[in-house]
Amino acid sequence: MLAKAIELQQGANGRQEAAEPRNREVAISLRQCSLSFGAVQVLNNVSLDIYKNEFVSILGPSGCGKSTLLRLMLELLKPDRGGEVAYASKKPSIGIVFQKPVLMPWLTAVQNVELTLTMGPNKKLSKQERKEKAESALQLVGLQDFRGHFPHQLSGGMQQRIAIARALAADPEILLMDEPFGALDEFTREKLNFELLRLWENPKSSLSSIVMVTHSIQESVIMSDRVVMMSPRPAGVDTIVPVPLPSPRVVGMEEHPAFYQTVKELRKRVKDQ
Ligand SMILES: Nc1ncnc2c1ncn2[C@@H]1O[C@H](COP(=O)(O)OP(=O)(O)OP(=O)(O)O)[C@@H](O)[C@H]1O
Repeated sequence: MLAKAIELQQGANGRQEAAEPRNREVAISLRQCSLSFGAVQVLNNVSLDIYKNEFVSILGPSGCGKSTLLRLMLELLKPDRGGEVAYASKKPSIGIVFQKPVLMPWLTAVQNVELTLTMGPNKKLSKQERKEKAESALQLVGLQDFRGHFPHQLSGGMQQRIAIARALAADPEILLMDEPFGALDEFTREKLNFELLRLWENPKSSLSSIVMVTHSIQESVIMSDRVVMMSPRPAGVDTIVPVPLPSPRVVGMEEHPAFYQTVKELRKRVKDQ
């Protein structure tokens, strides 16, 4: 297995990345999580560890419970009795990005980012501190020159960048993304894929783990250290596939034999479900 051959890779951020994260520190741990909405069971006995400093993608059939799984990780939902969601120590700060950016149309780009800093642990910030944090988050996603634009004056890709800036402004350790690029055209999607990876690799970033729900097998492979394939509802973890591509991930890596091999393996799992 290629994954075995690449035991340790030096990431662009200087972090040592194990291809198989067996000895790494867990960021979020789900243990035997089942969840039902009324009579409908959505999740069935899901046990999954998300490690620090890793990028995990979640794939699975439509409606199987991928978003529900993210909501469990966020503690917006509680698992049924017997299940447990645990964090490394105290609950880490978690940012979230949805498929649609959900921006306030009457607020400018920078005001949309500032808004998120009026809540949670950041609500103690002064107005000036909030503004500075929002400005630097916009800079991270390359939109500092559009700080005064309203959402309708920005393209879909730019609006999604603002949503990412908004999630990053609060310096989260964990970023949960629910099909963040699903509504974008292919060019913008690929561009944002790599922009996100560069942000994550930036040593100044607080970001440690990213969990991304996607419907694209290719996107999951190019972005992730591991791909979690869910089974049909009631969903469990069908299989976890490590991605033995070197870091940093760059444009053109789709030509790498390990890319083909991993895509093929995941396609086979989809076919067998
Ligand atoms: N609050 C809720 N109340 C009742 N049922 C719900 C609720 N949230 C989700 N569901 C149901 O749970 C199931 C899983 O939904 P979820 O959105 O997690 O799936 P998904 O895998 O993310 O779907 P998709 O890939 O289509 O986005 C669906 O049948 C959905 O209708």
